[in-house]
Amino acid sequence: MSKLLTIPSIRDSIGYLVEEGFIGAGRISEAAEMYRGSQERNHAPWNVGHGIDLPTFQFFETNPKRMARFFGNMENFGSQDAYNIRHLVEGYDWTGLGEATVVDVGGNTGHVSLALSKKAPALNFIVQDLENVIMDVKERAEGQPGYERLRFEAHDFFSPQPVSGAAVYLLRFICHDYSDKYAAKILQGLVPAFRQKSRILLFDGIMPAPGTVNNLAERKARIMDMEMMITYNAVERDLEGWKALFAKSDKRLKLQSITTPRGSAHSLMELVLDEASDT
Ligand SMILES: C[S@@+](CC[C@H](N)C(=O)[O-])C[C@H]1O[C@@H](n2cnc3c(N)ncnc32)[C@H](O)[C@@H]1O
Repeated sequence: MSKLLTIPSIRDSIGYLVEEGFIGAGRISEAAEMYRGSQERNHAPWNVGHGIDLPTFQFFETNPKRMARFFGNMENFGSQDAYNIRHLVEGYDWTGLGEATVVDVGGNTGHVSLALSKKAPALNFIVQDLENVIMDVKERAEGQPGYERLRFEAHDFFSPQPVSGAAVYLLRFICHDYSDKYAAKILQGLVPAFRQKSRILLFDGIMPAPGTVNNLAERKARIMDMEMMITYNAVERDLEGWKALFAKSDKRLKLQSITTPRGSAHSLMELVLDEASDT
């Protein structure tokens, strides 16, 4: 164990789990009583445990060390096969998009876009994230090989999408961090930017019905669900939950396809705008 702790991303994961998650985990009942039925981002057990009134990500933005630890945790997560980005790279016909733009919404360091750009050299990528994240990432990416086709842009995904007409608005590991109220805001911000052939690609977990997958996969999915509830007052959705979110966001959003790459904890959900259903 002490050897593992010398690996920075593992140290970050353990620190994140113990010092962020565990402190909220002991306050679940209290939060449920205080904020019964609330969808607010700052009504999580994490807020009660830490005595912090800001939503978790907003707090991390003011605290670079804890933000960096969260990112290290994400990096460690990605090293598990079920969360490896190869599932996304290989799970969609990226080259079939031709010369087009992909907007990586909440794209963090751009690591997903970077992997996709190697697979589909004709695509251009715009990686959006919070201002502080983008400032830091830009500095580190400058001059690094492979980053030429990535443009970094500060954008708050709760406001309208500034890039219109992209072929793909990609959201990997984003909507599960939010209750329906806020996840719908994110999707609603994207729809006005749609042009012909635009689509949203969500890469997120679809909660399996109890007993329908092997024990390990089920345990992982339910732990993730608990983590979303404790730290973000959010939820892992089953298919019905996702469909309800899409309908709440915009009646014209049509779930065109769902793909679950073999061995992946995430599924790819492709959403297009069905103008015919504008009621
Ligand atoms: C769970 S991480 C996912 C990162 C990336 N998509 C991936 O798959 O590795 C969530 C990301 O959303 C970003 N984020 C949080 N709130 C945001 C906001 N309001 N606008 C834009 N990005 C935000 C975080 O900084 C973080 O990079």
